[in-house]
Amino acid sequence: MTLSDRRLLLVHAHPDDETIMSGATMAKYVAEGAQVTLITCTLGEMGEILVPELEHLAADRDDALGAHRKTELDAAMALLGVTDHRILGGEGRYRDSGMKWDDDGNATAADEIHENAFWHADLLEAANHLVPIIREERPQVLVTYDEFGNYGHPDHIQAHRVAHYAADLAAAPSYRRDLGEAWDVPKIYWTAMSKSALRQGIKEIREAGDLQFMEGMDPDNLPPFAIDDDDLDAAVDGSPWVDAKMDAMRAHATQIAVDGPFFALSNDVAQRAWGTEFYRLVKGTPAPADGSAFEDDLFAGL
Ligand SMILES: CC(=O)N[C@H]1[C@@H](O[C@@H]2[C@H](O)[C@H](O)[C@@H](O)[C@H](O)[C@H]2O)O[C@H](CO)[C@@H](O)[C@@H]1O
Ligand SMILES: [Zn+2]
Repeated sequence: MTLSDRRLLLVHAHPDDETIMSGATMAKYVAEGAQVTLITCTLGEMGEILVPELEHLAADRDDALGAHRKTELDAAMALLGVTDHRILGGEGRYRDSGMKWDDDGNATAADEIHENAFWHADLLEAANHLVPIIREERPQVLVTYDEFGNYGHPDHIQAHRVAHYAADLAAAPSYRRDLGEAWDVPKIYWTAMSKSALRQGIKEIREAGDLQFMEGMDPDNLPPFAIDDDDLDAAVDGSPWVDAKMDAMRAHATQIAVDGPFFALSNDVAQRAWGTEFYRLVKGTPAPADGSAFEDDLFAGL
């Protein structure tokens, strides 16, 4: 397979997730000539807003944050070189479901959820928006979240379910022939935050001193999205594109604040942004790089 034959499909929940979890990966593969397609399931209408002069856009005021975050997504993708990015079912089809934090520090469903929220989506209907894209683009690699949505956000969990359901349906030759010729995605990965990288980031945050954010997480009590290295399968070194990733994070200005190599969401918890991004292989045959426990390329072995 030549570099330009490679086709990567990513399914994310809100504008900004793609950059946080896979920004350098996307920039790397675009730069190497691969076709990169991003599907974002909602417009992030329920997000908090870090930019004071944009607070009027909030859901409980003008309810215009979704349209604004689409412009942030457009800007971020331009900075990463991603030209094919689509909203699942079209803009406004599935609304950001909102969230709240539970007592264990996990995101969970909000008490009140809009009737058009992605969390209430019919899985088959939502998957049928993705099946023709999979059959049309015929990606060798699909990236989405784990079964917990990485940290429990209902839209992330739903994106995981829709992505896997659609991949299964797209592979069935007799399923909905009107949605295109069947395509069985050879490799599927879940995005992952490396526990060791998170710990190294906290060390650097503490050494950096007076950041504009709170100090980072507790290295001895990391959140559930920190994955043991033994459970990681791929480490994609996107270091040459980390500056583009940081610029793309800045483009998501209502959601992400950036200070040097560090960033924070509206919870003000500092995190180190890395050029190397980690993944768990959940379908396909692992092909670790020579002498490494990790694949260094999501298309390895194909
Ligand atoms: C990264 C991500 O998935 N962001 C979501 C998330 O935003 C978080 C939420 O507002 C939470 O209350 C804050 O403490 C946290 O800092 C935010 O990252 O949920 C939003 C609402 O569903 C969503 O719009 C945003 O993209
Ligand atoms: Zn999200």
